[in-house]
Amino acid sequence: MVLYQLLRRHPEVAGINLYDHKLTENEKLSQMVSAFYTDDTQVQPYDPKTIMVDNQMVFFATSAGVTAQLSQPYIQAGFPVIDLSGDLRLEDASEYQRWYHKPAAPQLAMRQAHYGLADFESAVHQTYVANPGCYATATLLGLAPLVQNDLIDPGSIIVDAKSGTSGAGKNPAQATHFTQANDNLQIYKPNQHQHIPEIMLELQRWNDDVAAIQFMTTLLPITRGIMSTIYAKVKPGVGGAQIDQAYATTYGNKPFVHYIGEHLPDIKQVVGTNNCDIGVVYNPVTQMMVVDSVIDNLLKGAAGQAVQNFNQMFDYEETSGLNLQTFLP
Ligand SMILES: NC(=O)C1=CN([C@@H]2O[C@H](COP(=O)(O)OP(=O)(O)OC[C@H]3O[C@@H](n4cnc5c(N)ncnc54)[C@H](OP(=O)(O)O)[C@@H]3O)[C@@H](O)[C@H]2O)C=CC1
Ligand SMILES: CC(=O)N[C@@H](CCC(=O)OP(=O)(O)O)C(=O)O
Repeated sequence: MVLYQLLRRHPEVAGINLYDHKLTENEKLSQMVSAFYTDDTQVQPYDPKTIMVDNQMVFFATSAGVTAQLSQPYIQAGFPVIDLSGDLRLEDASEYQRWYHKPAAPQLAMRQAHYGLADFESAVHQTYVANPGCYATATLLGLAPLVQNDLIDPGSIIVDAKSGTSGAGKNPAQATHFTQANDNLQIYKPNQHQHIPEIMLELQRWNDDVAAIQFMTTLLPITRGIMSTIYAKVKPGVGGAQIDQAYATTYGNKPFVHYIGEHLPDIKQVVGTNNCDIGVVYNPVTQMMVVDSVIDNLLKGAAGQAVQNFNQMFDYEETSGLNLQTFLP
């Protein structure tokens, strides 16, 4: 829904076709999703041949395990795909099975896909883009200047990441039931979160001294937003000014990542936007860094970053269709 809303207003998008795997014949979007009650678009049954004839590219916003099964015809035909799921973010089929507990895509498909962390890995000239996970996006953007510039002890990274309930998707579950989620905080998937391996792959592309991270996830009683709070020990001789300089230089020219120094951002300031706001505090007593990285999980963490990748893929202005405003108050 969020991706469709963005694409409807995208200046370069002339038309959008919607497909649903459960349909056997066309159905009006207005009858399927009440929020689109004035939208006469016909949702069509899923069919890869029709999709490749009627469109110039396809986005998949499907549950884990789906594109692992459905990706082949597109890859074989060289037809452009942006996949919002985790199915092609990893390089190794056995790693996927270990973390997602589902059958993996063919190994070749996993190797061919481009990991689309859009602010660092441009999707220009790519045909199959694996859009990063929401926690992975907030965490990697928070860590990039430290890891790329070798400023921290690579064995000391601790990530305490928190998400609103929309991250859990549309199907109700016990943890996201109102009476359980409201007025509550719930740690989940300790040391088992499926975003750990994609974070590790990217960190090691930047700096192969990073062997592991401590990563925890907590469900917040809010609808949208992620805060990734990151702790790490700085290397001997590295001070606050050097850290500040690394963030300012890395993000100075990136339209969606805002480094705001010691002013630690809150979640609400990015909800509704494709921004990642990052604040950093250094404690000279403990030589520990605290990084606070916030995103809207449905935008920068999913649909917004997918549109950013789409813009790179087709050589459109990077910010096209993404001039969004924070939801206030
Ligand atoms: N929510 C978030 O914060 C984030 C989401 N993502 C990714 O974004 C995408 C959308 O997320 P979200 O809306 O939360 O996910 P949901 O779980 O709410 O929706 C998943 C969709 O996949 C469809 N689907 C399930 N099985 C199949 C199948 N076999 N063939 C085709 N379609 C299928 C479902 O349709 P039906 O219900 O009719 O079966 C449903 O519409 C996913 O790829 C997710 O991994 C990424 C980062 C963050
Ligand atoms: C709150 C919540 O449950 N968040 C989800 C976010 C992951 C997601 O959306 O899916 P991908 O793995 O495709 O990125 C989770 O922690 O599993």
